[in-house]
Amino acid sequence: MNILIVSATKAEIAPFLNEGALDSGAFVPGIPEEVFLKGTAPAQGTAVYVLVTGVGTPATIYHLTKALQKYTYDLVINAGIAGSFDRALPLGAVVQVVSDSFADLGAESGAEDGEDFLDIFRLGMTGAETPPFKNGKLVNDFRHPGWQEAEGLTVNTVHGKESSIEAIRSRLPAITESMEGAGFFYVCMSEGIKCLQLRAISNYVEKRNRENWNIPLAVKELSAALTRIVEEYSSSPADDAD
Ligand SMILES: O=C(O)c1cccc(C(=O)CC[C@H]2O[C@@H](n3cnc4c(=O)[nH]cnc43)[C@H](O)[C@@H]2O)c1
Repeated sequence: MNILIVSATKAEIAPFLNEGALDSGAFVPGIPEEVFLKGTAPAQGTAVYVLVTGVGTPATIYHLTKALQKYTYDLVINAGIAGSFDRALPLGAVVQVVSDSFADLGAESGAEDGEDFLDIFRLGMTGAETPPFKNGKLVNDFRHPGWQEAEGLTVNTVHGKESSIEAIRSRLPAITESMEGAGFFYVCMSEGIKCLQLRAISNYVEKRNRENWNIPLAVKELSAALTRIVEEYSSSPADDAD
């Protein structure tokens, strides 16, 4: 089977990329160098490729769509670090995000009552049940057994102000915040491709203070999770991995 791992930055999955199992330097012609596609020697029929897209939904959607136009994958995994709204989730914890949304796609109504955000569904710009949306969310039907499940949300601007954090929390009940997840799901779900979004918690969503972040721990745990998943698929026959 072919697995594609999609990450915004190389740094987020550096330990995984540096593992001996990966065959470094396999750039695929036609893919710009900053979009790094790397293949393993197939282990018992499983080949792993990595696509580094750049941060944010536009870069993720553009480069993932291009890769899917050229190649076929059986499973696509979005691997990245994320913020958590839930302090019960320890830094370094790895979760599978099972639903996501474009949290800041919409309009302000000007109301001062906390209800001043109108999403694209309330604006009538698209339907809450228009595929790939379900009830206004991007819900992943595929779950990988053994990984804690969490709802996510995706932003263009990372929350760092108490008032905006309170507002988003009252509007959406998400646990994780990323800058790519919904874009990733939008592409995979539109194409009917089996996908997973794995996020390791690097920080809590709070008033911005980079000193409280633990990126090295999140990066280490994320890579360990990727290694485990790849090993699982490599050691089980393709039909059992579905
Ligand atoms: O500075 C570093 O060493 C470093 C190493 C790895 C990754 C980074 C990033 O800045 C990654 C950006 C990436 O992280 C996601 N992220 C992480 N926390 C949050 C958050 O609280 N809210 C939204 N996104 C978050 C995001 O998906 C970015 O693409 C730096």
